[in-house]
Amino acid sequence: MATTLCWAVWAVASAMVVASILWAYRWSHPKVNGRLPPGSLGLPLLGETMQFFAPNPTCDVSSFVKDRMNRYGAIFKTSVVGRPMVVSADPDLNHYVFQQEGKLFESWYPENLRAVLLAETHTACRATLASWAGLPSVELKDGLSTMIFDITAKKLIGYEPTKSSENLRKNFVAFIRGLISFPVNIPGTAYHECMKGRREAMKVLKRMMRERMADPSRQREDFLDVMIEELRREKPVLTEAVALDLMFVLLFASFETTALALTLGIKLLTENPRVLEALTEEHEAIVRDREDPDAGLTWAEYKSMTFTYQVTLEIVRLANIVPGIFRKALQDIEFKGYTIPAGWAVMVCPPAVHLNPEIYEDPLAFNPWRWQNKIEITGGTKHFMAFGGGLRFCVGTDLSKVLMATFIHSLVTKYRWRTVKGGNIVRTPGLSFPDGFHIQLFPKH
Ligand code: HEM
Repeated sequence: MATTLCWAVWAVASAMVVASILWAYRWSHPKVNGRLPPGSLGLPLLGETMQFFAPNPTCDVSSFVKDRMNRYGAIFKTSVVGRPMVVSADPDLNHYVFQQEGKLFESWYPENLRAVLLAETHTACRATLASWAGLPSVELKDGLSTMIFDITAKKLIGYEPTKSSENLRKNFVAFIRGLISFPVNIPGTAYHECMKGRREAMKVLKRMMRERMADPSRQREDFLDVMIEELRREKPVLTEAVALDLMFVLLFASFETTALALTLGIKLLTENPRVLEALTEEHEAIVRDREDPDAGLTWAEYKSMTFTYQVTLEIVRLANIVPGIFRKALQDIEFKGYTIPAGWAVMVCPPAVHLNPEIYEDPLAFNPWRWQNKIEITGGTKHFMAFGGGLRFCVGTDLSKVLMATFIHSLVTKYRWRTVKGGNIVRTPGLSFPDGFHIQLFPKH
């Protein structure tokens, strides 16, 4: 009896070992109708996730991407958070990926941006800076994140800055932190917090939408009202669920991105006094030429900020706020002799483009003058994809440029500042400031 039991245990154990070996083999040698790009899929399931998230305390391309580019070239395979993936630092493949998709969103703000948003943004920046002046220290990243969330949440859903808007913002922050994580939904994991953040934020949005739907006398005041008008039509182009998703995407995509870029920008200005001097000169000239120095910014003034525009391009080039742009291959794709199998993820890798010394001389230098006399960028190009490219090009590009320019205008014309502490960056691979960036502001006059 004991011998039979031993045999049975041995047989089950052997079967499990064989199955595991087979599974591991299949993992590292997936079936494909063609030739996969070179690279390693790493350990079963875990893949190369640990290496992908390894912290990088610089603005440079992560060693995850750099090492593999050196070893395999600009197109390589890997596996991250349980998904096989092709990473592309190849301009042609990036371009191809961006061209191959359907349109999802349309720009929603242009007229508004000119007439109202510029003035509102300027007022918000001035008020925020005034509230910071006199404080011994302000943590810039969080301060900017709150300010920008309050501006965009007001435009989108009429949200007034209160304690509860802070909670809503935190739900979005939790959502963003868990965007690239193992889909393990147990308390404590980034994925769990991400899902919870989304659920809670959606609850608020849904409640607001229902309340407004039930009030036919409500006038159009913000973007949510525009959506509701559409939903009330006989044949609406979207459903309630799509409208809610769109509100959610717009809210989450708007504030952390710009806040992070601006924080890095102020740090770069602090470290590069020559740039700060040229920037200050541009903005002081604008104020000098005004009849009333305290008047609000005009659109003509904004459009005259040539050097500021170059500074913002240089900030977003170095910030690489979106370190990977993800897509899923819907069918087998042949490219440059490689096959990207259907169902695999493709990660377009903007830092590898923005920090390529063949495209940008001395790529880690903060040198806004490199953009002098270049034609205005209105979409992604093979060499500049901080805001993506193709049909899904960031709809918030202009808004984020307005936000950066108005904040910089209010900052450099009215204040000087000194670093109190922090300012170190870590990329995992998303940019973060682990100890914040604390500054103290001093009014200039
Ligand atoms: C420095 C600031 C910003 C950066 C670096 C940035 C970057 C990007 C990138 C790279 C994409 C393309 C993602 C993809 O192709 O998968 C994108 C898409 C998007 N961005 Fe931004 N963004 C910024 C600010 C904003 C702002 C202020 C808004 C708010 C209106 C916004 C809203 C969106 C939306 C809704 C999409 C999705 C577009 C689509 O899928 O069609 N972004 N952004």
